[in-house]
Formats: sequence, structure tokens, C-alpha cells
Amino acid sequence: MVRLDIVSGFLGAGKTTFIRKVMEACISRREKIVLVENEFGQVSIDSALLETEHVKIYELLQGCVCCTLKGDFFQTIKNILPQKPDRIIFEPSGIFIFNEIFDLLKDPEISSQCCINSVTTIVDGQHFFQQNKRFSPFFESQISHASTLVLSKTPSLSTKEIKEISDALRQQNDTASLVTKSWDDFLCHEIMLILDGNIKYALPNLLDEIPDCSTGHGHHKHEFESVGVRTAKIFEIRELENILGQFPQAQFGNILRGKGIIKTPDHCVEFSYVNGQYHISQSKSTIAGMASFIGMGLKKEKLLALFG
Ligand SMILES: Nc1nc2c(ncn2[C@@H]2O[C@H](COP(=O)(O)OP(=O)(O)OP(=O)(O)O)[C@@H](O)[C@H]2O)c(=O)[nH]1
Repeated sequence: MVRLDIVSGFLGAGKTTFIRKVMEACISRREKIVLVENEFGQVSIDSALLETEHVKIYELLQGCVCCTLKGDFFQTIKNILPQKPDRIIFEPSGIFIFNEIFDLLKDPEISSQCCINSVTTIVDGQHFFQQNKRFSPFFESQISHASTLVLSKTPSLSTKEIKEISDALRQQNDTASLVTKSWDDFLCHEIMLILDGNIKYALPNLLDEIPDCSTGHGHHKHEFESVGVRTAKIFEIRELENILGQFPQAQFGNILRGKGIIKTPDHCVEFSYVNGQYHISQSKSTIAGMASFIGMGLKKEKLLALFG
């Protein structure tokens, strides 16, 4: 059976960061893995960040596999299965709802060869309470379906804050394993335990236990929009900081998430903007000159002009 490991979490929670660790662990164990990346935006930043010669990456762009791209996702899984990987690691978009995804296991071609091994939901410790309140349907869905909940960005949190978030998570899912320790230094076997140490989804074809989401809900509508940018421009770091520093003031719309790989005079940098805070770091990526923004009421022309 090919194991399907789903790594969910809201926009900017830390999914890609976690998957990078999982990939390192799998590669060191000589597992054959395939990565499926679903980005709501038009530009695939995550694939560029995760690119390695050892792992084949499939991209599903401009939509969400829980609605418009569901058919493409199922077909992608069918295309991958003949390669017989040990594991398919799937990163849904941050605004993913676990509605019809379990129909995967109702497709005989897929369920005879593949089982959902784990659902790891990364929860952004820094922004949890604010985002959970504002975007509760996504949080409820991603948290309640998790076999493991992993808190990210914990070094910036106090013990009291970690306890408060843990209590809130337990109210929504009291059976998942909960990882609150900083996983920056986790060893390979600790990372793999998060995926393989759970039994919630370990058995294939437990159709009786799979929520039936096929009636009533229909495809939910995303209120979000995205803007993708490609640019050959070389930025001074200060220029980039100045751009990112303006985003909370909303003159470019309500930007919830921004990320990109940009050229500077010395090297390429990655930037990440989440909920009003930004971070810039040196990048190892060989692909640069792109950015992606997700939010509401985005001022596309103004954003494009910033990077043009
Ligand atoms: N300090 C710290 N930073 C983290 C941690 N996890 C993620 N980050 C940072 O948070 C930002 C967003 O992380 P990503 O891994 O790109 O988040 P994501 O969930 O893949 O984002 P989207 O796919 O855009 O929804 C990046 O700047 C990461 O470096 C963590 O555990 N600790």
C-alpha cells in the first residue's frame, strides 16, 4: 500500500517548513517519496523551495483540491500510483477544507493501492487565536480531521500561551496526538513518528468511519483571491523590507499571506509575510523572481507595480 500523508494547516502555518523536515527524514531512510503541492495562487513558490533531485513534485495551481481541483487531484494520485512510491506527501493549500477529500478512498482504483496514513495539521502558535476566530471553518475542519496536531513557531511562545492553545485544540480534537515541543531540532525518527505513530487513519478503506460529505455541503466558495508576480528585478533588501512593511496598512488590499523568492545584488532571498509580520532569509533556491499573495480585495495592479 502506498501511504498518503497529508500535511494541512492555515496560510503560513509552517506546512512547507515541516514537509522539508519530513523529506529529509524520508530521504535519509531511502524511502521513495513523491510530493503533491496544491497552491491556491498561480505561482508555485513551495515547489521551488522544496525542489531537490531526490523527489518528484506534482503541482496543482490556481485553486483548491477541496473544490475546483478535486478531479485533478484524484487524477494526479492515479498517475503517481504506478510509480509505486513508498509515500505520497500532500500539502493542500492553507484554505483547504476536508470535505470531499475522503472520496479518494471510495475510488476503487485508488483505495486498492493507497491508504491515508496520517493527517498532520500544523497550527500557527503565533497567530492561532486571531486567525482561528476569523477563519473558523478552515481551522475547525483542519483541526478536527488531524491524526496529529503540530504547533509551530513555539520558541516565541510562553508556557502559558502554549497551554492555552493546547486547551483550545483539545476542545476541537481530543484524540489527535499533540506536538507542542519546538520541532526545529527533531531527529529523523521523531519526525517519522509523527506520520507513522498514529492509527487514526492507518487502516485503509475504513469507509464506515469516513465522514460522508457528499451531500448537503456542495462545493464551498472561497472568499479569497490571489495575485502571482514574476519579476526579473534585483531588489535591495531595504527595498523589499519597505514593501513588506507597508502591507498591514491595506493599501494593497487585505493581504493575509505573501511569499516569494527574489534576487538581491548578493544572493536570492525568500520572504514570508503572515498576518502582518514578515521574515526575509537567504535562499538556496535556484529559481528566483516570483511572489504570490493571497487575501481579500487585493489591488492587483498596485501589487504588480511594486515588483515590476
Ligand atoms: N521560528 C519558526 N518559524 C517557522 C516555523 N514554522 C514555520 N515558520 C516560518 O513561518 C513562515 C511560513 O512557513 P511556511 O512553511 O512557508 O508556511 P506554509 O504553511 O507552508 O505556508 P502556505 O503554504 O503559504 O500556506 C516561514 O517564514 C517559516 O520560516 C517554526 O516552527 N518556527
